[in-house]
Amino acid sequence: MLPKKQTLGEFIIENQHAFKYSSGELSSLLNSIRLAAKVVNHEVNKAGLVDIIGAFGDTNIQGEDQQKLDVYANNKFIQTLTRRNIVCGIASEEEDSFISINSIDENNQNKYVVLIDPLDGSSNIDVNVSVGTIFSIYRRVTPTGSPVQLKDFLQKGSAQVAAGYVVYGTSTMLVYTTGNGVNGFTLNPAIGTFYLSHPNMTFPEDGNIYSVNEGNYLDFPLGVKKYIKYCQEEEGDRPYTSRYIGSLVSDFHRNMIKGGIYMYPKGSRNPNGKLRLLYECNPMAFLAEQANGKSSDGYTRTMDVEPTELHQRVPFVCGSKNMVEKLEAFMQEFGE
Ligand SMILES: O=P(O)(O)OC[C@H]1O[C@](O)(COP(=O)(O)O)[C@@H](O)[C@@H]1O
Repeated sequence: MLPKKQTLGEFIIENQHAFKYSSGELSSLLNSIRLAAKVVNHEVNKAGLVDIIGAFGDTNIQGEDQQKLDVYANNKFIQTLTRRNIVCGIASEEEDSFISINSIDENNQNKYVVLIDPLDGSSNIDVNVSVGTIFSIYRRVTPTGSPVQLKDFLQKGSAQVAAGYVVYGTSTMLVYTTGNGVNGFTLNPAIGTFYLSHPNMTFPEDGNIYSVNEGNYLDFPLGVKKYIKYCQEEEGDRPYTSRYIGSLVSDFHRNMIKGGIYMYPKGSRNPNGKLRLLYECNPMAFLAEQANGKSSDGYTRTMDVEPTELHQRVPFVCGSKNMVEKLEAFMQEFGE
């Protein structure tokens, strides 16, 4: 007996009236991301059985060793979006520069550009720990029909029209927002359909989970060190619990459901932090704010940061509002 839950396809159509701009195009785009997610999910689930584990043997522009699954996921998302002729440009964490679809189809009249982190949590691929895909969608700022330009991608996070992630975990979920709240859909692998399982997801204002790679502790700004000590003190509802999966999507997802804070501060090894503003921080910040959470670099709202480069990194804090504000207060008081 099929569950009476709404499918993702139905939900996208039913809610397209709420989109700020024309709807059909964005609906088709979200549906294509849904399709690519299912294709990638299929490979992720049998990663140990097919030759898709381990290094690909190449490095990306960030100087990181690309994993085979990074490259596979990157190709699948780009192919799916390009073949369906629904975007005018794509930027990916795994691609040196952006892809202008007009260079492939000069009559391309599409209005949206997509930025993706095709496989987030790469260090967890080989050890069967949950990984994810992150996407962010903007309306282009240059004239429709002309080749996209860098400025179509270097937009502040506050200009996003949609953002989301796929988490390939104990179950596969697609979670997204178009600026009208956050909804989560679980894939029924038996029939390959996403169903609405988590409507109106919100961050509890407070939580008791903190997620940070404490291996870098000595490197952290003093404000962050003081906040981590605060989390560990025996007082009131503290100490909080330390949970760090090492996949942003999975740590974010858990913290959104249970209440918590994720931090990737800057440090001597990552003077600007590790996470990419355009592919990781802005989409997660949009989701966080739409789910009553908060996100910043410790001082400035993530979505107010002016992007200057395609692959720029920023310090990133995200999660339950009161926890992020507490950390920001420590940053104000103790600084770097
Ligand atoms: O291993 P570290 O330095 O703690 O970094 C882990 C963080 O880096 C990430 O893996 C991002 O990098 P990738 O997109 O290359 O996987 C996040 O998902 C995760 O939170």
